Amino acid sequence: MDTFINIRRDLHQIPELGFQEYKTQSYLLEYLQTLPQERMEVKTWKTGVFVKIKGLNPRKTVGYRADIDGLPITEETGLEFKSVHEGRMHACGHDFHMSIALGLIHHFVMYPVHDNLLFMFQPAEEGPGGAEPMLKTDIMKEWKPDMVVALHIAPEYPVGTVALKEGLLFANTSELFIDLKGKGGHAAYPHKTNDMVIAACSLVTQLQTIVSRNVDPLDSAVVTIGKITGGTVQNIIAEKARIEGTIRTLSPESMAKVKQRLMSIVRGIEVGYECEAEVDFGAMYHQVYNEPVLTREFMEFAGNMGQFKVVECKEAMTGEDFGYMLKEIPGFMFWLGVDSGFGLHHSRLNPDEKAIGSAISLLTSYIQYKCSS
Ligand SMILES: CC(=O)N[C@@H](CCC[C@H](N)C(=O)O)C(=O)O
Repeated sequence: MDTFINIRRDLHQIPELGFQEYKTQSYLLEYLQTLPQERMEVKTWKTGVFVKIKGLNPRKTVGYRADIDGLPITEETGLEFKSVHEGRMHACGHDFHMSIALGLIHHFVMYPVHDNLLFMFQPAEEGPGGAEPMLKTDIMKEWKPDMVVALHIAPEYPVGTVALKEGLLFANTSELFIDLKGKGGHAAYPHKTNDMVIAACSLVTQLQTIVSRNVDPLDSAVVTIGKITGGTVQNIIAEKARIEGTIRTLSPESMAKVKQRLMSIVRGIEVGYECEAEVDFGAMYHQVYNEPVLTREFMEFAGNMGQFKVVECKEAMTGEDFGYMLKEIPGFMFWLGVDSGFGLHHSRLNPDEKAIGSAISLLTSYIQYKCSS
């Protein structure tokens, strides 16, 4: 298993943002070249890679998806194999996801099962979303799997834990970008301006009332503003400000309601601060909804293996464009325990690499079970 830890470390050093995963794609293709080629077909799409392993006597195709992009974070782990790309980090475990998928490919090209396997190395999970366009490709139409599986690392669980549930696992998401334009001017003449720093501060505060006052307390939603920019220097009243965030809900219907309320608040800001506001909802991800029968079967299978603790978890407000794959193809996603003191999207995330071997062994057994009988 050292091979796949080393692969993870190599990939960890070269994180790239969505649809810019050129070095990552080359690395994956180079590794695939080292494997026996007889049963394997490889195709690329943008910066992603499809790998089909032909079964011995195929009746169906089992799909496995790994996302491949990194985040715009400056790594602070101090690891000897830390990112060599300034301001970029694999802080969401996609380096783990890829090395686990390569571990499975390595096994199944040598020990093929009855059915076909399709591995999808998907770009741009963190944004703007690669799953939905990948599903629309001719390659996908030709090789479309009958079921699909993916995992996501979970820093809060110990190694050896898998956590999932039937039905809704991850939220619906929508990015949020709001540009405000007013009238700037001299800091000493506020009465002659419409200050967009003030408008932005007021807007951010008012947006917090959507969750506290407009969403049913028994439902759940998140409106997070992760970035505010505005103005030029300390003694000029800002003509422009920009707010960037994300919305999370537990149903597509709640998403529509949250957006409707948000638009009313924005219109109020335009009137109140005599400015113009432009709202862009960016990329949206469909919820991750685990097909109940396959999910239950996997939970029992993993539990029966003996070395895994299976936790029936609650749904999370994280988003995943794997939700689009599950909308079209039955399957499930699960959390893989990696035991890190720092969470996802943190500059010190340091997952335990023992989880790589344990995931490869779990999924090898599960795929054998699904594809050999
Ligand atoms: C697992 C995970 O952390 N996924 C991301 C997906 C981001 C979607 C999009 N860019 C957004 O921010 O809405 C997450 O932040 O949950």
